[in-house]
Amino acid sequence: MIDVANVTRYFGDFCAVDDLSFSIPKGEIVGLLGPNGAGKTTTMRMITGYLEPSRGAVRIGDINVQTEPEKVKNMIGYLPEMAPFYGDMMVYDFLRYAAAMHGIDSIERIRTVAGMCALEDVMHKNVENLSRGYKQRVGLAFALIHDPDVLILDEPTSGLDPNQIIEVRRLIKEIGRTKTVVISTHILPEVETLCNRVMIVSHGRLVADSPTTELTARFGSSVTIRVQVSGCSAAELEQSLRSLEGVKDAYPAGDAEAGLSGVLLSLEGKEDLRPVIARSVAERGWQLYELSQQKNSLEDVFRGLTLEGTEEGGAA
Ligand SMILES: Nc1ncnc2c1ncn2[C@@H]1O[C@H](COP(=O)(O)OP(=O)(O)OP(=O)(O)O)[C@@H](O)[C@H]1O
Repeated sequence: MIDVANVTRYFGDFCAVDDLSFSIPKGEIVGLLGPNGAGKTTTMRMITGYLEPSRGAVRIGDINVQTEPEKVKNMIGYLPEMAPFYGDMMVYDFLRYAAAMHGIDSIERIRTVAGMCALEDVMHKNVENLSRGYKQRVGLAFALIHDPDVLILDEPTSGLDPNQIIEVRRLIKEIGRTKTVVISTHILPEVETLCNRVMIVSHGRLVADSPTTELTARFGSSVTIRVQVSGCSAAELEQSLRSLEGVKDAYPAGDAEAGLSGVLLSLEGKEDLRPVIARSVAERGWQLYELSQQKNSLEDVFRGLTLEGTEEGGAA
């Protein structure tokens, strides 16, 4: 349904989106994740035809977004991060105007969309007087009014209170049953609850693209154990623990300042290996300073994949 092929976008000399390629079939809800400035909004604007790629092409179905933008506008509903509102219009008038923009002259359609977005109680209020949550629902109604096949939602729950977030997520999930939806967000639990698939962008590049369940199964629920000892080198420690049954991989994690050798072990299963590790260390006559177990969250995966090259990641 959405086909992004080798799309690159420069602003002056700065490359905001760098050779991005992906396809999204009909009926998927995809979470586009990434830190501030990763290129999510730029990507979404190119998908919707509001911004031209410097290179590459975007297709929605059979339509090339760049060469036939008018056709595409009827197929896409777009909720921008900062939705522009005609503040002194009543919600009802605003939706009528939105419908007219797509050549729709049906009160019934306005009623249906108002019902979907739970706007019935505010139809005669001015948009500018609405709460942020209601404004967001008006934005969604605007995006949905022409019953598009594809919905592009840029941070749809940002700035909402917890109750409003639950409501808007419920609505998106409902919509996602029949449409292709791309959501950009910083909120990882949102992706876990809403999306079938996660794409992570960092510095304009795609660094992960996988079904949400796979990503959480592969990383989200994985267990790591951190071990710090004295009395041996980091290499000796790594070698001895790597060979234990149930250990998948080992990474150096010493504390040079404290004079300790350390490793971070990822495990194959969920069996708690701490007693085995403690025995192994003691048998060799090393002194154990730390033996701690932690579950990785999707948040850790996200940080690991996106911090590289930033100040916080220390690799700049
Ligand atoms: N019109 C523009 N002119 C110059 N630079 C731009 C323009 N639009 C975006 N950028 C730059 O491109 C990069 C990507 O911006 P973009 O808004 O796509 O990021 P984002 O992932 O959506 O970030 P956020 O999560 O903060 O919304 C940023 O460094 C931004 O400053």
